[in-house]
Amino acid sequence: MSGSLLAIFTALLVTVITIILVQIIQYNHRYTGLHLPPGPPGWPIVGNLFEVAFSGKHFIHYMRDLRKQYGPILTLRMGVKTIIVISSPDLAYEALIEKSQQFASRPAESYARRLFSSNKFTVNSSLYGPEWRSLRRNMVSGMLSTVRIKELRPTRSRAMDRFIERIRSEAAASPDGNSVWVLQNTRFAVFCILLDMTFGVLDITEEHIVRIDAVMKQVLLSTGSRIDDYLPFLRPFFYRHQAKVLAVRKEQINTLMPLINRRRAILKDCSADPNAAPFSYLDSLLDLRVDGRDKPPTDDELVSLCSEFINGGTDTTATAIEWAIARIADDPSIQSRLYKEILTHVGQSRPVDEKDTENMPYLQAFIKEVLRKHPPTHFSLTHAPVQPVSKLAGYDFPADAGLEIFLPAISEDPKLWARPNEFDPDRFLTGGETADITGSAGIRMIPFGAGRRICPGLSVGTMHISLLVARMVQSFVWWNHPSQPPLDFKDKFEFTVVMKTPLLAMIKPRVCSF
Ligand code: HEM
Repeated sequence: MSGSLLAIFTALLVTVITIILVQIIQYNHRYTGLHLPPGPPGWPIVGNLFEVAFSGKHFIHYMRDLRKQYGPILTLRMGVKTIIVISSPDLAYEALIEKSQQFASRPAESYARRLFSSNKFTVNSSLYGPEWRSLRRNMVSGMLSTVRIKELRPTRSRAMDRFIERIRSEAAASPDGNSVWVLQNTRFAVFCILLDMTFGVLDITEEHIVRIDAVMKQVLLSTGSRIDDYLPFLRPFFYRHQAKVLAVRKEQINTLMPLINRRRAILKDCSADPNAAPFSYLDSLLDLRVDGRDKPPTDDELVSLCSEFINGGTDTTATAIEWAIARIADDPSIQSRLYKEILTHVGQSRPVDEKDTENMPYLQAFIKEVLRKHPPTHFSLTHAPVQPVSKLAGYDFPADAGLEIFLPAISEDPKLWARPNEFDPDRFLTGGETADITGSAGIRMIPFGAGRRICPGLSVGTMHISLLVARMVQSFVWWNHPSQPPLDFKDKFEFTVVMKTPLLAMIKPRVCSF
């Protein structure tokens, strides 16, 4: 009996190993020369899943090496997925601006991403078409327009005051009386602002916010790529993960639905006086009529759309601020120029306001240089062709391939930038270098992507970075923590591209009379 069980087990093992080997050989053709399903003629296929997995390198360094060897356009065969990576300003301009409409769709999604996007019913995941247009138009005009952003000034101002106070008390409670973890505090501040923008001001306790934040982080982690997204035959081995993904989705719904219902109740109470409750993103969604549908979003879809708004802007913005503070703590001359500019325009009798930051050229140049040198994401979201036949760089683009734009290669291109590896805000002032970050007038740096799918949060994101940084410099002197000198500017991928060693900085409150 036990002998026959062993035979069955061995047969199963041999079958699984054979399947894996066949897959490896099939996708490792560059070395074996085996026949592959035909690709577009002349298309350079240079890497594959196994090289990526076993190169032992950070994916970014792997990409940089491939670029050096093969140039600015290359194909990675990642199991069943084909990914085309471009990394030159000219090709990014061709794909995102000249052929913006042709490459404006999104690829097929994994099970987890479909689940968390309510089957692609969010702005970032929806296919190019009327549904995407309605959702995006609503997000931009409903919440991210200049008028709406202005309306939320008091909300932001309150969040800033709470944030400065939080930093002050964390430093006071630290063992040396002066140190703070930068990313987790800025992340929390941005999260609070986006939570208020999404649901209106609900007076949620700090403890409750921390719980919501933890759930949203779980959501992000659950949507990361896994090996079975590329090799679907391995899916049965990941059944536990699928169960976990379902549990996270359930928790996300259980966490956000009470907030959605509280907002519904507030709106009902205030129906006689609409000004009693400042507008929120959720308000714009409740009765939204998306082109091609005859009913408003369901509760599940509301959860996905609200989560997208919060998650899209939290880590990206907070990451940029961590890099900014690292540069400030590391270089006293940058800090003193920023502070002088704040004193000249505002002084110390009132807090810096978002309007002030628009008139501070050094601050604006500094933030631009942070986004050039440290784009919070190294790839834009994956694009996909809208029609089955499209051309890029003269090649036929495979209908089922995804298009990735490798952003640091553009903003560090020595043909475009003088001393690209140096951090130098003056390049945008006295250095005569310019950059339109929307990319429409030519691509030099596109931390928010470009073209039809450009990040709709560009204005609000840069405003949050400028305001937080200005308030942080106005309120405190920053310097390196003795445990971290000299600062290590190496990065690591963690949904966004954060500092490899999280920044622990020293602060001393400045004298303010507000
Ligand atoms: C520093 C802050 C931010 C950075 C660096 C950033 C970066 C990006 C990038 C690179 C993309 C991909 C563009 C493409 O596919 O070509 C994107 C898309 C998107 N971002 Fe942001 N983002 C930031 C802030 C925000 C904020 C504050 C929000 C919303 C409140 C937001 C919402 C979105 C959405 C909805 C999309 C998908 C757009 C579409 O597919 O049409 N982002 N962002």
